[in-house]
Amino acid sequence: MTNSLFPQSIFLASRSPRRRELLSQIGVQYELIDIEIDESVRESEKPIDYVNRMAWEKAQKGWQKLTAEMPNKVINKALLAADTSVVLNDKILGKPLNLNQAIEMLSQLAGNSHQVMTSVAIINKDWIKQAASVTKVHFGAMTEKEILAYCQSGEGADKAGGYAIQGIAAQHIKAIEGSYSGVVGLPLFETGELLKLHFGA
Ligand SMILES: Cc1cn([C@H]2C[C@H](O)[C@@H](COP(=O)(O)OP(=O)(O)OP(=O)(O)O)O2)c(=O)[nH]c1=O
Repeated sequence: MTNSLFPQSIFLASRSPRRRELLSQIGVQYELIDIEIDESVRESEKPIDYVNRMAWEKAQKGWQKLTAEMPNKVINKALLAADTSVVLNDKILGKPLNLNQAIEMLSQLAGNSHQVMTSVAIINKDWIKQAASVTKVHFGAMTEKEILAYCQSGEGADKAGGYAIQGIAAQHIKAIEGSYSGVVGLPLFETGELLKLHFGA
């Protein structure tokens, strides 16, 4: 379904299949652009500053690539990028690199509350703007058996914090306060607001 508020396609600088699905959900047509950035956290950088910087850098890098490769095509276009971090007690939990890390992460999240921060940035020829969404996620208590079973499913392997609310992990999530789409990787309210600014809708 297309959204008449957003009549032209945008560029999406993301390898995340979740972000593609979420953008399609609100009827935005997109073309993909592949970029690579250094995702290391700076010393004493706050999690919210980190996600904002990452989304900003992804957007800028994507725009640089577009303008270098196809200068005529970008005139009236916008490019969107986003970044998601799972934050427990002010500490960023990245993507688990192996089963042990996944178990360690989920053991910290189980029976606890944490935040999911997602920043979305949109850039066009005139401006770059961004918005962040912070959602509190409450996990129910989990037995060792449940933690192992979940981690062995492999579902959380490429996800911040090692879980996917849109998947099996939902079984262990008691409540959230904030944006569901933000937890999955693209807060659709904030995204819509930024897209309206670009399209003058
Ligand atoms: C917490 C959580 C994260 N995630 C995903 C969203 C993001 O894809 C990923 C966080 O990693 P990101 O580094 O934000 O994104 P990415 O590397 O997957 O994609 P790209 O940078 O190319 O846009 O975790 C879920 O799918 N479900 C969840 O419940």
